[in-house]
Amino acid sequence: MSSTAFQVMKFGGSSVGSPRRLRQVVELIGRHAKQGPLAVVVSAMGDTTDWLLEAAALATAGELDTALTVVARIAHLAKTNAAALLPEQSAALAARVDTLLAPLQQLLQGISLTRECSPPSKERVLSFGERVSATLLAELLTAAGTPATFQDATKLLVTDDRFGAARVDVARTRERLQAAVGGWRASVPVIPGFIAATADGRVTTLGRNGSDYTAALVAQGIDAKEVTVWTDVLGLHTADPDIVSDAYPVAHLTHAEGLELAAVGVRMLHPRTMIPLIESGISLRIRNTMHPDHPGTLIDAIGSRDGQRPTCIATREDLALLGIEVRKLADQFQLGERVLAALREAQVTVWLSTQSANGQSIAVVVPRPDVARAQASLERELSQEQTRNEVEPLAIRQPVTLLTLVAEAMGHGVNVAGRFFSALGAVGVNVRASAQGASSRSISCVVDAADTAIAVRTTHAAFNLAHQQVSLFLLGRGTVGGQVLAQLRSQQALLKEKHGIALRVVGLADSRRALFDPAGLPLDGLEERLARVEPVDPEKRTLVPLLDELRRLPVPILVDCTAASGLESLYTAAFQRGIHVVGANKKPLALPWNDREALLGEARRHHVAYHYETTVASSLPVIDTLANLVRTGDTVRLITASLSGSLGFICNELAAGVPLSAAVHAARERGYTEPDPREDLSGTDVARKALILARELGLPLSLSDVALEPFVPAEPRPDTSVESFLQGLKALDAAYAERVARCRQSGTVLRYLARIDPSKVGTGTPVIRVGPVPVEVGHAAADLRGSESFVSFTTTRHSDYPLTVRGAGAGGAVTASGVLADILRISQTLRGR
Ligand SMILES: NC(=O)C1=CN([C@@H]2O[C@H](COP(=O)(O)OP(=O)(O)OC[C@H]3O[C@@H](n4cnc5c(N)ncnc54)[C@H](O)[C@@H]3O)[C@@H](O)[C@H]2O)C=CC1
Ligand SMILES: N[C@@H](CC=O)C(=O)O
Repeated sequence: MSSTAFQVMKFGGSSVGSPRRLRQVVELIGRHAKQGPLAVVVSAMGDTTDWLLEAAALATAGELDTALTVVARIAHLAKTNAAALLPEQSAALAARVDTLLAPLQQLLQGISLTRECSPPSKERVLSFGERVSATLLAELLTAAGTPATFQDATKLLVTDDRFGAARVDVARTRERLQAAVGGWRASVPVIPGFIAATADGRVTTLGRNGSDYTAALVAQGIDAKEVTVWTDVLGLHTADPDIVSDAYPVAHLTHAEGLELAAVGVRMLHPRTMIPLIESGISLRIRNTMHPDHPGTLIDAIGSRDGQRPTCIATREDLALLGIEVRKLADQFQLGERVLAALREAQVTVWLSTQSANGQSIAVVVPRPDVARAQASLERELSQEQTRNEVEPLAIRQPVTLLTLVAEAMGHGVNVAGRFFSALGAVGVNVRASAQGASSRSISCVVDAADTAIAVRTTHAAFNLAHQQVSLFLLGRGTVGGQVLAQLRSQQALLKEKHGIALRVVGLADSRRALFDPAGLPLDGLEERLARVEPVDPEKRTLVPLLDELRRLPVPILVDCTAASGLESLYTAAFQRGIHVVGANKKPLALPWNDREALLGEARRHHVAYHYETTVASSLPVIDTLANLVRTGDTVRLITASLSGSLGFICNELAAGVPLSAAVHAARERGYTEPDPREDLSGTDVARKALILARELGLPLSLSDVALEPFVPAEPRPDTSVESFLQGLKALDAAYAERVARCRQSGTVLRYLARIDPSKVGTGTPVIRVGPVPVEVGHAAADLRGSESFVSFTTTRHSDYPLTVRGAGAGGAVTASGVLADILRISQTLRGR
């Protein structure tokens, strides 16, 4: 192609709809016109076409005055836009607009008199929008130093006279364009899009995406090298960005991919536009007027050479799925041919048809507004068979969505269909029908309309994202939950970049409020946002409907950072929905043995994970270590442990001379205690932890089996508030100071320890004991610092030197890191699968 071949640039209504955008367009055209010959196609400004339709309808209803106010609105927009760019010529521009619109007013008067708007009249009404915008743009360009001339599209593009659905006479259009193009090099031609005319000059329009089609026809007619469609997005995206926040612009596509995408519903492209370009080998670019330096999307004969090229996901919505099945032998029936012929005859568009292998049944997807017509035509066609009871009643499912994946040579990849359907299946989307074209370029399926967003997001993630998405519903925003959010904020980007895991918080709840957004909640200010939610009575609320939403998201995980009782029923509901659970909450694991077994059994039955590493000694790897000992066949003979970070800290503070009440206060301040510190002081929290460990050994014990001596007699009581209990602690300060002094004198340190001795099973002696113990120097617990915990496993293999785990055993930050580790464990396991 010659180096002086034309470029064709098309600007849509939004690009010329405001002074700011119009100015950008004028600058952009001026810059490109300097680089080589350029032809411009322009749509009507903003919503002008809709307003013209409104004016026509009003005139037809005899409401001429109101119709003329609509014309005045159109005139005002055009005048304001033009005057903003060329204020010194505003009067002349306004007069120009009035002159251009005067015939429209006459036309509307005529329509109003006859109360009839014939198709040719309607086409004429509609043509005024583009006429005005093209005329003004040519004048603005010229005034800005880029000589430009309005070119009348009705003299260039020739169509037949099917008003409303005119077909272009490509050969005659080309003849006229070839004759005209010679004069276009000195002055940029500005051509109204969307409009054309019959050979004898009656105005016609080109329908939806008409201006893009004009640009393609002009490009073909003048042998242009490229068409650029300027719009307000950065190019054609991998999916609708309104649905998929991770969707991104595709750099390069083949013509065939573009055509396929146009055919399956991508609004930016239309098959009519693609065909002239494909026939003439002209490339198409989609670019953003507001980011003129961004390359956008290029669609040409070559396409991307990248083997890892993205896959585009397109949807066509508001459809119905019709299913027809015969009870006769298929070869006597020719069901498919007859159904498709009947629908063609009834002028019903069939977006997808798929027949069973034996031809016994066919499913077709048609626009929902056409269902009644389709049904009538099929019933007519099959009436005799219906009378003979040879056909099942027509099955109609609506509304449905056609979801299509498009990528060049997709069929050459292994397991594309498998990945497609298993991604949908994993989030519970039911595929109602499917088809893979012979082109191997696309695969389509039909899903219920309600499943559209989840289906698009899921397939987009399965095919386009290098990272795995994980959807978190976090319960609790206190010491631990708050730190989980903080750590997500700081780690999210790194986890995605370095480890390919995108952790998204889709839900956050506290005891009285909940927020949920399947698209993900922005983490900044999330707690404040939750605090603004209207609180509800905890007794009356249920989070189960949110689990129904969660289950439909990639890798759904319920994260329990509460100390609430009774959440086992929510866990069960989660497991039943295929949702994994990560819990820092010990209470569901301290239920009576049979209930705990039932809970874990439910998780196993539904093949989901339940991780709770932080329930014992925060993020220390205690449960995992124990599980590995058991799994590998070792026998645990004894577990001794200091399991309470808060009691460990309090003992250290007491030893340093701090009064008990102040030590408890400090432990609470540092986030070591339970929400109700009496749970720690009474030893109940340690008893729960010891029970969790004993049960990991398979011991069917319950909390009542634990021999418990409290650190402070302090059972939580509903009639005493935490605050008044803490106040009352002062009365114990002296006694505890004395107790610690006695220990010091005897060379011991006070600790609160747990001991699990499986050899005691069946002996009548408690297997689990928890209580305060003065330990001698040299004991593993003697030199614990701050909130440190330790757990020591004496086993058959670790008999001389027990396997010991030691480190910080409480605190929001360490616990949150353990919660995150459990979450990552789930996502990594699933990834490797
Ligand atoms: N703080 C620590 O060092 C450690 C705490 N844990 C466990 O983590 C859990 C949370 O502890 P903290 O964060 O310290 O407690 P916290 O009192 O600071 O926070 C609890 C949060 O749970 C919310 N909540 C209560 N009931 C709820 C419900 N039914 N649904 C949704 N949210 C509810 C509360 O509104 C609050 O936001 C407890 O089970 C605790 O045993 C585990 C290891 C260490
Ligand atoms: N309150 C606990 C922390 C959570 O398990 C402790 O003090 O160890």
